Amino acid sequence: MTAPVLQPLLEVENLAVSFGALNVLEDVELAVPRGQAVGIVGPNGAGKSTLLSAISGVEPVTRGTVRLGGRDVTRASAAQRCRLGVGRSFQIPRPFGDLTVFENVLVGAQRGGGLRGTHAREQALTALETTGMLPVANKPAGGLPLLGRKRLELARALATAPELLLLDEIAGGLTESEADELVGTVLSLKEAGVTILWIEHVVKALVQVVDRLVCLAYGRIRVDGDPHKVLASPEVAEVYLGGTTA
Ligand SMILES: Nc1ncnc2c1ncn2[C@@H]1O[C@H](COP(=O)(O)OP(=O)(O)OP(=O)(O)O)[C@@H](O)[C@H]1O
Repeated sequence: MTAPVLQPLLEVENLAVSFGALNVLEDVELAVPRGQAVGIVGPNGAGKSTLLSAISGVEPVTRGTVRLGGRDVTRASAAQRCRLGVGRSFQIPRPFGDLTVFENVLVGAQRGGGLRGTHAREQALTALETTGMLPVANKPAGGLPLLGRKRLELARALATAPELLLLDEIAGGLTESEADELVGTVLSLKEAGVTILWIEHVVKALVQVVDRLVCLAYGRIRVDGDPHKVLASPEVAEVYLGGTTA
């Protein structure tokens, strides 16, 4: 008897995204099994954030397919995908500065996650607890330092109760100990079974979490596999021209 083949949570097939004449992504193929954490590295402008946008429904695709749990969501809106379990943090956190930290996360639970009443409040509080933001829940979001803004961005994504969490450079600009704190949080999410796709230039943070690393350059996936083997590969050295990986 053959073992059943598990359907990956995320499947990206033959994906292309163009902005006018600029082909940002071409022929991208990526399958992420449930519970796996996958890192994405690549030089500036490689198309990494655009890939997350195509998966989360923020950018329409020019060609190709995005499937979630076997369901074709290529034409689904970002809101629909969010309700199907896709949560996303953005590279530049833009909280509602006049709202409190709790209110910002509640908006994520209500508008993104489609939750109401007590359920939305409970989900928001859980997200704040997971990200260590409960002590500042009633503070205005506008006054948060960078680590606080990054944690809030993560909490807003978690407030939608994602099965697939897309993270865009959450460690950028932080000190090493601050980045380590965020790594601890992301590890706990992975241990809780959340599937993670994480773009990060801070490779040291990434390799503490991911099971697999993908290097994207010039809109195509160049290498995909064991993180340490990928980082040591000639393709990655070539992509980063100087031969360094971070
Ligand atoms: N909405 C858009 N309209 C036009 N061009 C865009 C748009 N979004 C991204 N681009 C362009 O697509 C290319 C890829 O951008 P993207 O942000 O995906 O790269 P990235 O790999 O995430 O880069 P970085 O590491 O610097 O964040 C860049 O040349 C960028 O200027």
